[in-house]
Amino acid sequence: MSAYEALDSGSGVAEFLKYPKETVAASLPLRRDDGRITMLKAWRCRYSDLLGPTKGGIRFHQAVNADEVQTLAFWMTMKCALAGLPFGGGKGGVQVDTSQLSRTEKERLARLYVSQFENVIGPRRDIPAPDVATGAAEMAWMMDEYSRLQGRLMPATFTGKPIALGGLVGRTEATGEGAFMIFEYFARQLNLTKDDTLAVQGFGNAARFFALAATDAGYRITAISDSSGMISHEEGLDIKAICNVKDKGGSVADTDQKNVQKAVGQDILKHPATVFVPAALGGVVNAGNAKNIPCKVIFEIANGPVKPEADAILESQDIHVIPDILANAGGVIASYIEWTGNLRGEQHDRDQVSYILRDHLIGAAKRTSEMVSDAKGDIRKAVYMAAIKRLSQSYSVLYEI
Ligand SMILES: NC(=O)C1=CN([C@@H]2O[C@H](COP(=O)(O)OP(=O)(O)OC[C@H]3O[C@@H](n4cnc5c(N)ncnc54)[C@H](O)[C@@H]3O)[C@@H](O)[C@H]2O)C=CC1
Ligand SMILES: O=C(O)CCC(=O)C(=O)O
Repeated sequence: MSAYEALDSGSGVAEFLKYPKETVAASLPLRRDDGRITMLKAWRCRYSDLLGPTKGGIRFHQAVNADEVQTLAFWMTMKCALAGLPFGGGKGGVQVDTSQLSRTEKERLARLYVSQFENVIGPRRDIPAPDVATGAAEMAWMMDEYSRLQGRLMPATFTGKPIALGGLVGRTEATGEGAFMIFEYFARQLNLTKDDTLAVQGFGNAARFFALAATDAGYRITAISDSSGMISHEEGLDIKAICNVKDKGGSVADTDQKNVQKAVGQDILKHPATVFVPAALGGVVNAGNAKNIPCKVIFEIANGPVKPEADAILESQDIHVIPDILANAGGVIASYIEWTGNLRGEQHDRDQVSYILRDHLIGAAKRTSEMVSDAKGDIRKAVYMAAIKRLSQSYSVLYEI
């Protein structure tokens, strides 16, 4: 079921959400450390502000393009609606391979992005956050640049900032830890037990905190991959040791755990685990490989890891898919807490953050469960139906006469 088919609920909101509200493209002249200029393509899309200011991360990746940014912004629209947040959906991107940039070049790029898109973003208009290859440092530089351009401190314009600059305790962990809250909710319904194993693709911000939460709760992660390769161990990988390796700039394959098997990254799709957790990039499960994935559940932490044409193949094999806009909503929920705190000049402690995070996530999961029978058991369709229900309410007040 495509998102648009799910959208076609008979309400005018389907037509309204057919195209993004605005997508701004720019070319950024990045000055390199040796004085040369490299031109980089960049975008910011505000897909819909029906429910509030647009919200969504900024991705730095060599393959990002306008279509991908718009699709990601559409998913943010659905995610914020599903999570019950007063936000619309947006997303940004720069086509760049950050492994080729120094720290000072990354800082110049972050500031350049803000100077280019100054009129698009703003605390009541469009509020960016981290995504692939951006994190607290990029948000700090961006917030500082925006504040400089506006002539006053503007912390509520970006979320995912360092705590010392108005960031939220627990935002860094929120996507992964929130994902585990959703995982536990569905584990009960799908009869998963601690004997079931997990394979995690990617070991960045989102994957790391999911893996730590899952292993703390007693699950075994038997395979992990990153952009350099895959490791596996049938008794379970030592996640804390892998975190230490990554913190020193290594890749998962550099772990020194004994009897670990190494393979190329793509092999994670063939690893025999009960649950496959894509937590890196989109489109990794496609019509070509969907029938060979040896799992019972796909738990989508990445945005869009399963291509639409693969959904039907997975369904025909009784593989359950827990969809991205629910599984990874913890990040934007924490961003909402950070944003409200910045607007009001208030701080939240870790317990308050966990409480609000769980409350919104479980609320979204329950709204999904309420739709599952109308969606004939299709959880992806159910999350879209729950999101569209909320969008339709605002749409009908504003536009239906
Ligand atoms: N950071 C956040 O708050 C949120 C992130 N997400 C999504 O989660 C996914 C991961 O995001 P982050 O963890 O923030 O990014 P990140 O940049 O921290 O980590 C990305 C990870 O993916 C790995 N990777 C890249 N190419 C790979 C490949 N071909 N095979 C295996 N691993 C590969 C990298 O080595 C790295 O470990 C993305 O799809 C993002 O949109 C979704 C919601 C919120
Ligand atoms: O925290 C945010 O505002 C958005 C995070 C994000 O980009 C996502 O959920 O995909």
